[in-house]
Amino acid sequence: MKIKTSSSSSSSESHDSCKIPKGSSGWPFIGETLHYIASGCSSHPVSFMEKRKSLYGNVFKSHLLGIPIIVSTDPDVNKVVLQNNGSTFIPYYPKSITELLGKSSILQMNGNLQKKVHGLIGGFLKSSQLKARITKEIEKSVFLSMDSWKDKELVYMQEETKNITFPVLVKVLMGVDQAEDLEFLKKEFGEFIKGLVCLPIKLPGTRLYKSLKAKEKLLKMVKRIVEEKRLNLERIRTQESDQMDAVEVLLGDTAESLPLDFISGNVIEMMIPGEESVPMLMTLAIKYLSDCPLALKQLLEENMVLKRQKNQLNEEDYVWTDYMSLPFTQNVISETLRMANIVNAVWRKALKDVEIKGYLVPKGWCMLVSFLSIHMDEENYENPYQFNPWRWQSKQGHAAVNYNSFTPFGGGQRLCPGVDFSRLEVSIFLHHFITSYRWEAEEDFIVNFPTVKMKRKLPIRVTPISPSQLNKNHNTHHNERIQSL
Ligand code: HEM
Repeated sequence: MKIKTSSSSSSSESHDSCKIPKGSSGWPFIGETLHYIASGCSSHPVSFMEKRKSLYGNVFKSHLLGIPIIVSTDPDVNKVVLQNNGSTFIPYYPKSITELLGKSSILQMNGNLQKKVHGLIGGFLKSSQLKARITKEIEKSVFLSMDSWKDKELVYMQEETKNITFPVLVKVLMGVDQAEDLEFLKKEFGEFIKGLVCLPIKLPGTRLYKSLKAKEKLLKMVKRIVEEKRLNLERIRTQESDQMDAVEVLLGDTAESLPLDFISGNVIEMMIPGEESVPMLMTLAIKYLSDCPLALKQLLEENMVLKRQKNQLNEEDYVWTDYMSLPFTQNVISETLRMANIVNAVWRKALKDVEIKGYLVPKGWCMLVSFLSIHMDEENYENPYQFNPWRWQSKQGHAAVNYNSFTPFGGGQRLCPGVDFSRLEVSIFLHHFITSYRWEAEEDFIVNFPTVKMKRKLPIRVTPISPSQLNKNHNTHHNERIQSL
């Protein structure tokens, strides 16, 4: 699809034959913000979008968080916005977030530097060397967490999954594995991210102030780590790439040396997309599986085949490709990402007047590129509110014909560099969790505002599965399958 751009500011509501999409600007000043928040807090978070889609079409005008905005729930329009990053659209974040991110954070920088850092980090996170090495770290973290459940009456999934992913993330980003350093990073990072959604007031005692102070402490520690690594630059440049962490990848780039502050700040900021997203994906997968016994049964079958193979061959050692080659497991992950994802939209700002699919986006306006409303639209997915991992089995189900209709990791130049890494982490967790435990989930609900969370952190009661039970399960499933043929 083509877009037309013009760098002159559009003062009128029309641009040739193109018009700003229809919609409402709501109340003076607050616009439609309260409706938007109310819908996010409800059990039907796309109701804000659905109501306006039925009145104005898939792309509409609104006024949110104090700014005029164009909301897109159209897969083609979203694709154009995501693919025209840099010269036409740039990321836009609320003020509290821009205060917390450095100006040169990968999340908000643009141009060649963003491409360079994205390329280095993406290449590193996607490399098979990293996946091979990190598989052991992830397994270790999963076992460590599961060991701590023995005496717990209730296991809070949303917390436990963070205990699993955080040590892996800091190991990958900066090679930290000392318990003391890990504790410090966890505590200060927890304080830091609390300020991502808050009032943009920087006075002592305010949330934003406390978060900025936590970032200062984090920066001090990360700078020390980066400095130490820089002293060993020669060794880093000659070391096997499978031993590197993200700091070393950025330091080792020979084309141009990146400043120390830049690397330290970026490593902290990369913890933001990495920290909450994967544990939430694990938690949500457990929530949906708890509510869908048929899917759990098939998932267990698939994972038991792998577990038995490993046991029979006396091959306790799994490799990353073992986990990633389980098709139904990947379908469960895709379906979870479709139904609820911590990143349910991205925000962009137009640098010039842009025409897309007959709609005008005036220079300076923001765009809310909604993913969730596309993932939950029956035009794209049959029975969208049903957790149905089988829909991904058929070619047609895969990305619902139109690849633009499935964008949990974004797209274009800013496509999440952590895609494979996240899927690997979740696959390892699911494999060991479901083949080691039966569980009963207590009642809980997904809350969508300000970010996706479980209202009660998803408490579950776990019972270890004995090896004899596993074989019994296998035989029962096997017999049921034969009967159903
Ligand atoms: C379930 C897990 C994850 C989801 C759903 C997710 C989603 C996303 C999305 C939608 C974007 C695009 C943002 C935009 O276009 O403005 C993004 C960017 C990014 N993600 Fe992820 N992410 C996940 C895990 C991770 C992990 C584990 C890491 C790192 C270890 C990571 C690192 C990044 C970085 C650095 C960017 C910025 C890329 C750029 O702007 O060039 N993500 N992620």
